[in-house]
Amino acid sequence: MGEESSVPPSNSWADLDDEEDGKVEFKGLNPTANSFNPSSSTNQQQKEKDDAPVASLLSRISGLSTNPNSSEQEQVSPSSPSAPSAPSSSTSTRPKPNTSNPLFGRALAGVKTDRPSTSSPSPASPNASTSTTASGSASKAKVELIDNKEEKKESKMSAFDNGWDEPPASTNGNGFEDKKDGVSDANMSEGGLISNDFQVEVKLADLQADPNSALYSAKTFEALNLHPDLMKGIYSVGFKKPSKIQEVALPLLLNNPPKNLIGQSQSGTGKTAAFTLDMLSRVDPALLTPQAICLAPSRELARQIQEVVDKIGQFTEIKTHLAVPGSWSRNQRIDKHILIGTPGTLVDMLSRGTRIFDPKQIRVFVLDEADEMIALQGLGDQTVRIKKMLPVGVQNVLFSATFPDEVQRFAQSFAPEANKLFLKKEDVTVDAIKQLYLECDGEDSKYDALSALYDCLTIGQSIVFCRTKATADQIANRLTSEGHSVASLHGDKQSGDRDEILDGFRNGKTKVLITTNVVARGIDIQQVNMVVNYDVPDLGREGDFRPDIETYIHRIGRTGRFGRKGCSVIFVHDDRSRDDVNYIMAQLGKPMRKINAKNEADLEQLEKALKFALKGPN
Ligand SMILES: Nc1ncnc2c1ncn2[C@@H]1O[C@H](COP(=O)(O)OP(=O)(O)OP(=O)(O)O)[C@@H](O)[C@H]1O
Repeated sequence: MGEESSVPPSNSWADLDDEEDGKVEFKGLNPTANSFNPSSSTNQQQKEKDDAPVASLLSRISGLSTNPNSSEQEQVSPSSPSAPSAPSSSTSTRPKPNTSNPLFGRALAGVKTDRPSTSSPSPASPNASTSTTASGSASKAKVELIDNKEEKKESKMSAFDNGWDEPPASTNGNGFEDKKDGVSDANMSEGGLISNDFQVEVKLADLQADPNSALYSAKTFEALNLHPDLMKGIYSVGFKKPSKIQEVALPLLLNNPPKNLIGQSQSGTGKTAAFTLDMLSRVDPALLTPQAICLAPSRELARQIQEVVDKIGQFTEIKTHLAVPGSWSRNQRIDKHILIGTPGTLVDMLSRGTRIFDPKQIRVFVLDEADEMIALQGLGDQTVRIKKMLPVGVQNVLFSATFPDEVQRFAQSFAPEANKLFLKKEDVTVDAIKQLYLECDGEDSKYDALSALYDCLTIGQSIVFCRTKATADQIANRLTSEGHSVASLHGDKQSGDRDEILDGFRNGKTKVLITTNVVARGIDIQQVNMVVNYDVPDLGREGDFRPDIETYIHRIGRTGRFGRKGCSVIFVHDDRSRDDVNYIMAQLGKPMRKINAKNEADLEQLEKALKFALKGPN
């Protein structure tokens, strides 16, 4: 405690490199990383088409809804959580969410309907607190819940030309607003993308430190004093300036002595590059052994992270090893600097003592999708086992777009005395992702609706999320037998096939991916402009099948990446799923617009919206 305020974010190679005979001696990407001394740390006592003819769409989708009232809805105030539902006609065996549960009520009470606009960082309150908000303007959240009583109301899709039910804010024709909700041109990032319009609450571990200090914000990559070879890497991937989370997280991550960090930022805002630059700055290339471990919940995400680290580090001597099933032969010694993988494989490696690598050499331990990686059920046990084998002074770095309250608490004991960057609840989802729900008459008509939407799905690229592997396969097989081109991906596929399927989708060979939660998190494919929640994500038996808000946020976050627009559609087919969608809306404080599959105007708007999204920033 106390050291950050007096230690400037020295960082790196500039101070370290000794130029001798015109030669730069490469000792490591961060000076103090080389003098790493685990026992010196005080913070470690404890221990992620084109024009699709709407007419044909309509003809294929017609007959979808047999409910005479299905195109209608009633507006219910979010402050009426217990708005009466019609008696459930659902045949689902899942228990209904308990809307009288205090959690439900609390969430609704927490929904903000009006937030003050703050287009610049809030001023420091001298000596008062080390918690502050880093920039962003507020958006208004108005939630119209779906009413199972189905009282009549006109369809709400608008006739604005961009399909987003909002007047185009700019006349520049690029599909991105110049000004909206107080966001000024100054907030536009280069290339015309919408800037990250959200607030990050910064809580520094050092209670005396001033989070508004310039030391804790880097408006340029140059200001970070990164090694020139890393700067070359950053430029080569086309990054011009740090994103909001990078701006705030990087100075904290690179500061010395290393401090733990728990960082939350919306999907698609650049968390990967933040921890990548930290790892690349802290390993010593001369030491041929793993010095940083990055864990992710899926092989697909681990592969993607490895690609990012390799690209940004391409001008350095630093090498990476992918630690996922099939990428390592037993007893093979690892002499690469950074290990990126899934927990099972890491546990396997570490269970062989120091024969594979010496865990005591690890300086940085990164958990991407950290809330999932430390969750009590699932991967948490393995992650904790790995952490216990690492040296006391390791820098723990936890990133995710979501940190539910209970996981936040555990995260703080996992990464003690961490600097923390948290989002306000209403800022967790990306505003540029338009959230819709589609009324279907029953479980069976969901497939008909999806099939009818196929042309829309292929305007750009789409991911369809299902609850089970079996559903994903069934849908994919049916669509394929009807002549549509889709791929399915889930955990029962062979590793090699999984890699091939995702690569095919990534390079645009496949336009529609039918999948499970295996790619719900982290996967970054910028062309994805539509996400379909064929099934409402739920918490499974252990969670009483309640809607899984975090998974919903991550699923829809596969679109609308880094300022792009996107669209998500969730299928609603019975009272239960209507309740679930109401719950999601209430929790997120964000409205979802209804699409009536039988309403031509709605479908036209959806199509327009998707085409508009596809135009991208240009
Ligand atoms: N500073 C930057 N300038 C331009 N593009 C960037 C910058 N930082 C990241 N990106 C791009 O933004 C996209 C999203 O980044 P990334 O995958 O790291 O998001 P994320 O925050 O980890 O999302 P998720 O929560 O879904 O995992 C990537 O395509 C990445 O290349």
